[in-house]
Amino acid sequence: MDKTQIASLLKSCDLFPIPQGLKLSYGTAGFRGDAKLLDSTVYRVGILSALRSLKLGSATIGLMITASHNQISDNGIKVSDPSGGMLSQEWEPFADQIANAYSPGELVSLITQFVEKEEIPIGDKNGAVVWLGRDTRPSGESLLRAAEIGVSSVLGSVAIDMGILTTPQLHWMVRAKNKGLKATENDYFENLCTTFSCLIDLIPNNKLEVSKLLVDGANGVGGEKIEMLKGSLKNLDLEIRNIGRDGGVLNEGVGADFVQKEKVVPLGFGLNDVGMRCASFDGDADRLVYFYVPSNSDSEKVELLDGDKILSLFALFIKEQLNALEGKHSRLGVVQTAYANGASTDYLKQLGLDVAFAKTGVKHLHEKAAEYDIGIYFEANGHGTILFSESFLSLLVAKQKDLTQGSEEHKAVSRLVAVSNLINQAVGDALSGLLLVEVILQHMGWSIQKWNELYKDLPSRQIKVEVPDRTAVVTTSSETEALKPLGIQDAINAEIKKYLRGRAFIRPSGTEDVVRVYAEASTQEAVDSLAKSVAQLVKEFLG
Ligand SMILES: CC(=O)N[C@H]1[C@@H](OP(=O)(O)O)O[C@H](CO)[C@@H](O)[C@@H]1O
Ligand SMILES: [Mg+2]
Repeated sequence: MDKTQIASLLKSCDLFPIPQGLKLSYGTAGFRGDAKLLDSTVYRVGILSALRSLKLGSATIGLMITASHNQISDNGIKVSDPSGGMLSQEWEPFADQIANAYSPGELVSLITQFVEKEEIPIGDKNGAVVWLGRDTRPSGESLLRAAEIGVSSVLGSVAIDMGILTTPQLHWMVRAKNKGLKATENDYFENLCTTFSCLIDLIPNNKLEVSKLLVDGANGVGGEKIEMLKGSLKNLDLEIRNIGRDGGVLNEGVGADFVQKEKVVPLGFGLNDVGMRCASFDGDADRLVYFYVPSNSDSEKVELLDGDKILSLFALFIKEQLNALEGKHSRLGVVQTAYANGASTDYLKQLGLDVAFAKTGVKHLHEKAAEYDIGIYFEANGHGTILFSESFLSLLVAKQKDLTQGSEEHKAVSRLVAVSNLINQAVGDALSGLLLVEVILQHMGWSIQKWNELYKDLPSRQIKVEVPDRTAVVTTSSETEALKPLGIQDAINAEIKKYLRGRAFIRPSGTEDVVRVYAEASTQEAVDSLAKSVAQLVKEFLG
C-alpha cells in the first residue's frame, strides 16, 4: 500500500474511535451488538468489503446493516460475497482482527499486512464496488454512513446506498448483478411475481378457493416489502399485520424468532384467528415460520410449523417432480442442524432422503447443500432455501426444451425450473419461501392443518442462560457435546438418561450473549423438566 492510501485510511479511522473495552466476534452471522457501539465496527467492515471486492476482480459485494431478530436497540452487519452467499469463512479471522484493533496504527498495520498477503490490487484502474442495504432500525442510517466512509477510504472504491431492504433482497441483488442479470429491487419483485404465477398455472385442475393467509411482519422490513408485493400476486389473499406502523416495536412480542422459541401467538393475533393459516417473518425477513391457533385453544399457545416442516413440504414436492422425470438419477439431499426436531429427521429419512447435518448458521448448511444436484437446507427457526447445481439446472432447462409441451414430464420439469427461479438461491428468504409454501399447499390441495400432519413434533424446549462468559462452553464440531467446562457433559448425560426419547445439548450463542439449551423428550412436561435441569447445570458450572 502506498503512502496516499495509508494516509487516507488513517484520516478516516480517526473519525471512528473504538469504544473502550469493546470485544466483538464475527459469530454465527456477522457482528452484532448494541447499535451505539458499532460505528467503528461498521466502518471497518466497510473497508473489508472494499478489499474483498478488489480481491475478486471488482465484483460487487453486499454489506447489510441489520441485527435480524435481536432487539431494536441492537444492530449488526452481514456481508454478502459476489455469489450472494455469506462472506467466505476464510476472511472471518481478518474481520475479527480489524473489528477489535484498538489504535488507528494497529488497524492500518493489520490491513497493510493482509493486503500484501492476499495480494489485493489497491489502486488498479478498477475500484471496488460495495452495495449497502439496511433494515428499518433507527440506528441504520447513521451506521450506513459509517460503512460508506469505510468503503470510500480504500482508494477508488464506490459505495452505493441501495436503501431499506430485507437481507435476502440485498443478497439476491448482489448475486444477480455479478451474474450480469437485472438486479434492482423491482427486478426482484418482478421475478417473484412471474415465477409464482408460472407455478400457479402449473397446478393440475386448480379450482381451489384460496383461503386468506395472515402474515406477521415482525414490525420490520419484511412486513413493508410484502405489503408492496401484495397487489401484484394472483391467487393469494394476504392480510399483513405488524408492519411497524401503529406503534409496534421491531421483534417485540412479534416475529419468527419469538413465535418459534415461545410457541405462542405474536401480538396482533389471537383467538379470533382460530384455525387460520398464519406466517411470521423475522426482523430482516430471512426467516419464515407458519403457525395456527388450534380450535381447542384457550390460551396463547400456537401449533407451530417451523423450518423443519417447511423443509419437509419442499422435499416432498421436489421429490414428486423428480419422480416424474425419466432417465437421469438425481441427487436430492436435505441439510439440518442439531436443533432439528428428531421427528422431522425420522420423517425425512423415511421418505428415503439423504439427510446431512451441519453446524448452526446458514453459512454451514449452505455449503453442505451445495454438494447435491438439489440441496434443501433449513434451520428449525425457519431460515433455509433450495439450491440447484448449475449442471443439474442446465440439464433441466435442456429437457424442458426437448419434451412435448403438456406432457406430465414437461410439467414436472417446468415446475422445477420455476422453483429454481422463485426460491432465493443466494440465501434463505421469507418472501420467496412463503410464496413457495403457498403454491405447494395449493398444488397439494392441503390446509395448514393437513400439512401439519406430515409428522408430529417431539416435544422440545429451548432456554437461554445468561452467564458471565459464554465462551467457556466449547463443543464438539457437531455441537451436540460439550467438551468444556470439564465434567458438564457427563452431568448432562446423566440427566438425559432419566427421560424417554431424551436428547439435550448446550452451545454458546453466536448472536446473543447467552448459552443456549436445547432439549427433547416424549412429553412436554418431561422436556420442560429436562431443559430446566440442564440450564441449572449451566448455571452451576459457569455461574
Ligand atoms: C438456535 C438458533 O435459532 N440459532 C440461530 C442464531 O444463532 P446462535 O448462534 O444460536 O445465536 O441466529 C443465527 C442467525 O440468524 C441463526 O442462523 C441460528 O440458527
Ligand atoms: Mg434474520
